[in-house]
Amino acid sequence: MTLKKPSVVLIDLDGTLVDSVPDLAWVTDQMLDSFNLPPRGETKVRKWVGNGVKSLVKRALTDQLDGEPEPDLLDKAIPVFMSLYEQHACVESTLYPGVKQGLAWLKQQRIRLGCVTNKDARFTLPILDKLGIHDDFDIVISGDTLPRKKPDPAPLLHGAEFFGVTPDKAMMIGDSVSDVKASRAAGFSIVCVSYGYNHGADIRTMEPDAVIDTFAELESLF
Ligand SMILES: O=C(O)COP(=O)(O)O
Ligand SMILES: [Mg+2]
Repeated sequence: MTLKKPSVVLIDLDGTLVDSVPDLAWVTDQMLDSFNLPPRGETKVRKWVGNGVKSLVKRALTDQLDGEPEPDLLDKAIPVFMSLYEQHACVESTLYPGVKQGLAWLKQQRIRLGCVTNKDARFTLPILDKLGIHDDFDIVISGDTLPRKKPDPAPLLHGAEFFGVTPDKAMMIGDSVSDVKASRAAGFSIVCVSYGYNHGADIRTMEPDAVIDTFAELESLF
């Protein structure tokens, strides 16, 4: 399948650029342990990532995707998670295979790049730095940059405005239903990676414009 070449590409972080689950699962289980709750492990955490820290902590405390913990417990657990994750945001996290190559190719095509994640800036920036890809992005829009996160289109529209392009010239690359919904609502095209998190469901069911198995495949898309 070929797509119209965009002027701007905004790229999701967790499950798209970075396999962040090993660190998120470690932090989640340490946080649970401090409240005498049992560990949930990587397989469950992999299904719970993608809607920001508050959602992940709620899911971990209740052991359910749409669980609502006691408000008091949640209020105590969030700062514990934050402080653990601040110290342990990028110990085992890695770039997915092909990411470096794909970013280099996009830049060679003179496409401007931004990163759009639901992760708070205090975690996003050190991870991008440590993995050596911060300088590839002209703008980083984190989960707390604006009042609303993905699936709201606001972060994507903010990115398009920053680059001075209309949404029809912009593309998002992501891994989850939130990325597809935000892109559709913003009028961006959307390419998804097949290997990401997406709460354990196949992203093809959301009918993105294209699905790639690695960033190296971007070269054959447009
Ligand atoms: O859930 C998060 O904290 C971030 O997830 P995202 O990078 O896939 O938007
Ligand atoms: Mg993601």
